[in-house]
Amino acid sequence: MNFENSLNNKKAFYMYTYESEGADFIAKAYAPGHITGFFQIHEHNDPHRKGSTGCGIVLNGGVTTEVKAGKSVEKTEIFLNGKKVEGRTTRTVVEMLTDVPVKVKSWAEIPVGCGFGASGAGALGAAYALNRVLSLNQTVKSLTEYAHVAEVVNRSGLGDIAAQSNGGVVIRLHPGGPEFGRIDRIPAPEARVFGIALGEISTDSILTDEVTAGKINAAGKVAMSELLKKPTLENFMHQAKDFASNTGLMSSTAKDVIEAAHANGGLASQAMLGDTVFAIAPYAQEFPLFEALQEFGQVALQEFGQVLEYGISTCVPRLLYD
Ligand SMILES: Nc1ncnc2c1ncn2[C@@H]1O[C@H](COP(=O)(O)OP(=O)(O)OP(=O)(O)O)[C@@H](O)[C@H]1O
Ligand SMILES: CC(C)(CO)[C@@H](O)C(=O)[O-]
Repeated sequence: MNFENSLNNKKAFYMYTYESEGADFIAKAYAPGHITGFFQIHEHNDPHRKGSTGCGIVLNGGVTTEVKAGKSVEKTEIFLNGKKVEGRTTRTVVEMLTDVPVKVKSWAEIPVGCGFGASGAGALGAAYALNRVLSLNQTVKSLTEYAHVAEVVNRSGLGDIAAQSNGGVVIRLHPGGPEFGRIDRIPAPEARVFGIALGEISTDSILTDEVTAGKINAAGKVAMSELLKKPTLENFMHQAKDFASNTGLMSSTAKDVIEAAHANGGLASQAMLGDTVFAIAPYAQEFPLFEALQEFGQVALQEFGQVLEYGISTCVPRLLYD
């Protein structure tokens, strides 16, 4: 067999597997995590206008999401960190964008259900990857709007998408998706953002509890007005801490961790909505703060190690190499 014949045979072989197993199309996208420090709930019948105002930090850790479509995919399935999940928010994104069955797989480098905006990051990643795989011809603004609507209707978040789609330390001035929402940013220096995830809080259950929602709105309003008088990273942390105490959402362990962080030169508060403490410190105080947080290592969720460490990210969601 000469070289040309052998090449033709190979082509025939590849064609055969392509035809018989079906062609699958895959795309992957990444979206950052986000910690809300304080917020106010803005109800609206129109999910495009519903959302939150408030302030939070976009992280350099997030969620990678792969979408696969093709002959081998017969029904829509969603996986998170290797396990099949209901994934309501991601599923809503898929259902709004297509009837084609897809396999969505997300891998989170942030804890889930702990106030790091994992559901929002997954929804954004799914929207970007789905658009690429199925050539849906949507723009970034439109994909972001879909992710926002999916979060809001499933009550897995209100303002995470607005922050995650912009990057930085985001002040959400007007609620809603990109169509109606308005943001600004705190001009913040580079800083490590430490976290201790102590436990999960279901965002859905807090948002549907009227008494808690009332406390959130009262405390969120004060925090925003105080932040805008002095929009610095340090003042954000102070306002977040007052907000967390005034809403009564803080667990006693979280309180202890926050006090220890403050005693060691840091500024700390609770990540909304999770039983999670996040903390920052001036550069020279970062190590003492880290050591103080490590003391609480045993009570932290172990999945990601004891003290989580991220940076503030100004990056926005993006498609990864095909
Ligand atoms: N990337 C993802 N893909 C699919 N399902 C996800 C993803 N991230 C979170 N979920 C699901 O969302 C639920 C947790 O949502 P919840 O809104 O309470 O937490 P979160 O989004 O991680 O953090 P936050 O408190 O900041 O909203 C869980 O049921 C989890 O399985
Ligand atoms: C509701 C929320 C605290 C959940 O993470 C967040 O989406 C926000 O700040 O709107």
